[in-house]
Amino acid sequence: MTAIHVTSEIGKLKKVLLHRPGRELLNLTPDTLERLLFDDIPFLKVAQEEHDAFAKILRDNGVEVVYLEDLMAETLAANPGLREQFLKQFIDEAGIKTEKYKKIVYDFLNSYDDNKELILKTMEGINVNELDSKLRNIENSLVDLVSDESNFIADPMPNLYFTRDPFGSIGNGVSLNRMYSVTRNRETIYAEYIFDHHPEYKGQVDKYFDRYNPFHIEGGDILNLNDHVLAIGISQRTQADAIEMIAKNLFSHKDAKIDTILAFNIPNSRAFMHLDTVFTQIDKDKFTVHPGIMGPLQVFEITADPDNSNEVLVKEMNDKLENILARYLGIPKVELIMCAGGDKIAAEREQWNDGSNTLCIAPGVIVVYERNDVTNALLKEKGLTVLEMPSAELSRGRGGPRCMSMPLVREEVEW
Ligand SMILES: NC(=O)NCCC[C@H](N)C(=O)O
Repeated sequence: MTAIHVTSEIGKLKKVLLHRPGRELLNLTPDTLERLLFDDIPFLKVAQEEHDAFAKILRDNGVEVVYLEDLMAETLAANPGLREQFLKQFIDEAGIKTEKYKKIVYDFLNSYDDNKELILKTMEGINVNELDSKLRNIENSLVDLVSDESNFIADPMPNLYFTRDPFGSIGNGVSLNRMYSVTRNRETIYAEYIFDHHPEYKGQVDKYFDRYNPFHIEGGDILNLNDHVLAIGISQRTQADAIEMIAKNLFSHKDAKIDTILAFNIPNSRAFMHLDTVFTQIDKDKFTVHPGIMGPLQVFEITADPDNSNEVLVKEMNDKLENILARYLGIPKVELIMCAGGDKIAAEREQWNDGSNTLCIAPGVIVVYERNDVTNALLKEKGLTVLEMPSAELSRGRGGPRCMSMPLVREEVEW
């Protein structure tokens, strides 16, 4: 079996990457919410219970669940020399500038013997008070003290439980993303180390995009329609330039099968931050859609330029969304199911709480937030198997079941 294998949004899910929300959520404060991309402070205990219920639904349905923190701890355990390199990179990317503070933080982190505890600490963030005893003997550094907006010498990474975004599985490879925001860009360091050094992934995973590229792209915008067509959102989080760049990389890669990208230009807003907040596939011929994107949506086809491998051909599709999808999926007809049936207020409310953000674990079988009862009732009426998970606290981070999961292996779909 290949380490990564994802050629659709709906093939039976065999293996998925999650992150159980941890103490990083305790380090959210009203003043940091906006910068750290949260709308409220979740109650950690309940968020963890909800997340465990999500993992249980997946396991009960035959999915192997692996956790980011475990893969990263295994990566360090398998490569004893890597701890130093990782810690130095983590410290640099946390924005710690002076040699003096770098050394203090390095020693503080390196004092964790247990690799998993160390990784969880890097995720949680480091408050300057935790270093107090070590700081007592040195002068404070003006540079680090004035450049810090909070008491954190390393900010927490509260968005880590949205494992969908730092990288995206595509066929047997990944897009290792450069993220839109400073706070989320730090998250991709874990995927970088896992793909480069974890015994199961090292040398097994092609990279079609790299976190050091100049343009930003996030996994919530990347949808595998089939083994040769991707849909990618042009959104608040993903730039058109990044899509052209990944298109050229995919089209010229000897092992990648992708020959067409459909770029979906969606409105740039907080509510619609990624394509998967407004549009997910739930069966071979069915998608959930937020009605709010239907008017402004533009779809572009991107293919290789046969005359120039440094360029791509871009064509706007002037057709109804359902016709475009049916054509590229090679099926007679596609049904779009509107969030909350299209009722304006209910659709806006439920989309805000990720009513369109479903995780499909087999054709016609989806995991959803139970709070979106109008949309869920409609999906059941349409014949879908709807597996509901609790969501009072997790939803405060503005992401749903698709955002909280990164498929590593799916079975092929018989079209
Ligand atoms: N794919 C997704 O839509 N992920 C949700 C990300 C939510 C997170 N608070 C963010 O703003 O990035």
